[in-house]
Amino acid sequence: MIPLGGSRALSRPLAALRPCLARLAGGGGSGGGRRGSAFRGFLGASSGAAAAGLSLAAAGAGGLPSLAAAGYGGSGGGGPQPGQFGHPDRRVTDILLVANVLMFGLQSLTNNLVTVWGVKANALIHAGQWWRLLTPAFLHGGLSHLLVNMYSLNNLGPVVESTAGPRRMLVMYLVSAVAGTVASFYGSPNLSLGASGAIFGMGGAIAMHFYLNRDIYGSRSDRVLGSLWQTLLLNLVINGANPRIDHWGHMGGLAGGALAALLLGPRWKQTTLPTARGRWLVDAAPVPWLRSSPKPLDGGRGRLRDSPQWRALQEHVQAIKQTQLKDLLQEEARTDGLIREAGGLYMDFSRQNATPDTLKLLLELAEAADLRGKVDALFSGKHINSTEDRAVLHPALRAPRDAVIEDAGKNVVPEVWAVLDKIKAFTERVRGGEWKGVTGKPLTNVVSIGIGGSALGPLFVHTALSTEPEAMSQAAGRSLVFLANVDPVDAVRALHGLDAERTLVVIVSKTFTTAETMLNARTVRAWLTERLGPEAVAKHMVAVSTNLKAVAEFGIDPENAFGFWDWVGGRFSVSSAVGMVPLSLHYSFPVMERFLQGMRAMDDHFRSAPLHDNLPALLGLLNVWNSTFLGHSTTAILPYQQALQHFAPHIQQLSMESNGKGVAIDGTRLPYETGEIDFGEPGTNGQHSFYQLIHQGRVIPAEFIGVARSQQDVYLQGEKVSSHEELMCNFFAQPDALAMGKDAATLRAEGVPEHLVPHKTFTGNRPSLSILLPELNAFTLGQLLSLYEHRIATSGFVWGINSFDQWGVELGKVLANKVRAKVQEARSANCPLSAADGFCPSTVRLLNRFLQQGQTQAPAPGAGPSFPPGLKQ
Ligand SMILES: O=P(O)(O)OC[C@H]1O[C@H](O)[C@H](O)[C@@H](O)[C@@H]1O
Repeated sequence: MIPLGGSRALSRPLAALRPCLARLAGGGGSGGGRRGSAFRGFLGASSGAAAAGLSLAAAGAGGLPSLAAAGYGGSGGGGPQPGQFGHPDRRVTDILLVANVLMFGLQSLTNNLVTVWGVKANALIHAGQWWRLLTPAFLHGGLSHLLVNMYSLNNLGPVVESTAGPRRMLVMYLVSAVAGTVASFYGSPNLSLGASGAIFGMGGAIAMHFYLNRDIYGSRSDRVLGSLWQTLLLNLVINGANPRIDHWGHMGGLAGGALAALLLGPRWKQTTLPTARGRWLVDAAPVPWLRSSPKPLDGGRGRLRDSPQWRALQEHVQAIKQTQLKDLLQEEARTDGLIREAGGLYMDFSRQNATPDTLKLLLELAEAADLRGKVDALFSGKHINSTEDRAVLHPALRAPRDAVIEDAGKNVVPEVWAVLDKIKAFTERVRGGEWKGVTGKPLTNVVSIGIGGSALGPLFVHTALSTEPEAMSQAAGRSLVFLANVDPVDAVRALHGLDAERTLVVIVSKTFTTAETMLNARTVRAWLTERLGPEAVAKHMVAVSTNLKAVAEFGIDPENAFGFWDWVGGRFSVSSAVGMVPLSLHYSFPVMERFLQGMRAMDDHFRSAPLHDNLPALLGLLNVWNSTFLGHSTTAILPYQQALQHFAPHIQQLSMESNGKGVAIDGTRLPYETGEIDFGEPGTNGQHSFYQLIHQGRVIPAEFIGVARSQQDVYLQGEKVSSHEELMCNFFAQPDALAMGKDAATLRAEGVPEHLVPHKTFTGNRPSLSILLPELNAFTLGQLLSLYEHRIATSGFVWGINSFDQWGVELGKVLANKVRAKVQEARSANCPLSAADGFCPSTVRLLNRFLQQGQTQAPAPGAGPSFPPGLKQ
């Protein structure tokens, strides 16, 4: 709002108004009384319209995400865009824009009679002309005044409309308009007019909405509120001292809009409904009059598929299908646009079936799926593992000592470091020979018992560092083996030839109930005690678990146990005591601390780098692109580095257990496939095995991982290149072979016989990406692992699934319990199973055949364990 005056066009009608005002104010002529003089003072002032308008362009148009974009409202997930005049989701805004413009036309046509009739004039309001509390909001003092206000309304109106709905938005707008005039009425004697009080009200309503619903929006709320504060401050700085602006009107409007939003809502609460599946958002606004109906809380999954961003990518698939990598790869600018680097990791995804447009569309999809908000929710300890009501805080495992990361209001970092300090002290005592076995010998062999997440990650890291010079020297004279499978053959493999007197056993199990791990733990305990007596447990067995009670029940002193927390998923637990205890025993704590630092560096990058340059986010988005849009269900992980031999099996669990889901996070069935089938082998071994299929059979996006400097290199006299260079030549050749292919014409030109041409043709156009590390050491290994952890989380966030639970592994376990009971029953009764045992005919036959052919005998009561020959030495 601006005080009225200055405008020459208005001076005549205003002059006509003056005596009337003066009379009502109790003054005489043109100057009596406070209001009369103030009025006179403003007649000479300029309208100042341009300065008075509220410009929230950054926050309103680009910066403010709409609820629709978050999947909570509007149509189709994209939300009305401020520029889209005529869009059905911003009808009220458009009506208000038109109304203001029409009123301005009327002001001009009537030579400002309309202005005189409607302007805020305190004396006339006192005299009973109450319409003047509303009408000033539809009048303007000049064209620039109108334009600035309409620009602001065009930015903010659609945001309020998409979050609150059209009717509520209209009410809020009118309430703000009146609140602005009322404040001006009490605070300022001047005549004033303009829509900016109402528009400030829109800002207040947005701020209140995002403040009240910050649980739902997460960090998005903080961004919106921050943006609004900035705009408001900017406005105060620019216009604060400007006497031609009706600050009372602005502040009144702001407060009116905020109050209206507080009372009218929407105020979303998460809940379940008796009549529907999944979780819902219910509007609990204090004034029920305009409440919204409940909305499914799915973060936009189902609707994400119907969103313009999703549709744009679907349409884009057709465009991409017209392209060939052999052509695309000739484009220098495209190549530049599809290469990124962070922390020394170089990532080239120019061999994806993608263009910079694909990238742009994928980033828009990420925005629509609120990827940034979900990443922030992960790092800030929100319980995003909703089916288990747990935070997902594995980044806290490698956070610096002074970081603050909270779960349920409690900083978890001190606990993390308490355990790390304990690991450091313990592993140094063992490695230094201070902690001895029961026979007084130092413990130089470690057996780590665990399965799944409690084995695969540590095994991968162990192998990766076993040839790295520093780690290798730290591990001199020591051994580390992993025992995962309940297959007794695995126990023999792990224990055969080990000297029990020098062996330390680490039982690693998050739950300490996993059947395989616990049987292996009992087996190894029997193996130890048989050789060293029952007192061996105290000196030769330690545990890593979240279940310290079960650890104590097993017979391990809790002092010798290393805890972690339910906010660490098993497959994300390498950087907890799960990996840190066995690996620090083997490689020393300082080496493993560098591994944690590498992970932290990539965590920081993931959290802070813009998505456009964010390596894990880009990898995750490309997975979604390949798997969901292009329909490639498999990913090949191909490290050209033997030390990464166990990388693919670890990623297999990390990815497939996380993202192999059939329902969205709210339990609704997904309308698209998620997850990917991961497999891989180090190059060049894989080339002589399954590469045939990826070159000429199915299309399988491949991820090549290479290392510039080898951990160990050999360069023989007379060889053209070193052995590592030989390896890396293949790393560079294979992606081009997949992308470029070889056509029939080339083959014929080479003189290939016609009947072999089809067999020797390579179609090409097969996607891959290449990651190049400077070298493979503890730090870069940490970076690589964190890159993949976050890439997998990114895909899951975009797919809208819970990547952090694993209900799919339960059914088989339950059935195995039943089989176990029946096998025992049948063996002790010496009687075959039948249909009455509750199995299908196929299983009955299989089990009976197994019982008949198997030679297992239960040990006699009181007899020792029945160890196979492999465990007898
Ligand atoms: O660490 P534990 O509790 O023994 O669990 C070991 C593994 O078993 C489960 O079945 C899960 O599928 C894995 O995610 C987990 O890592």
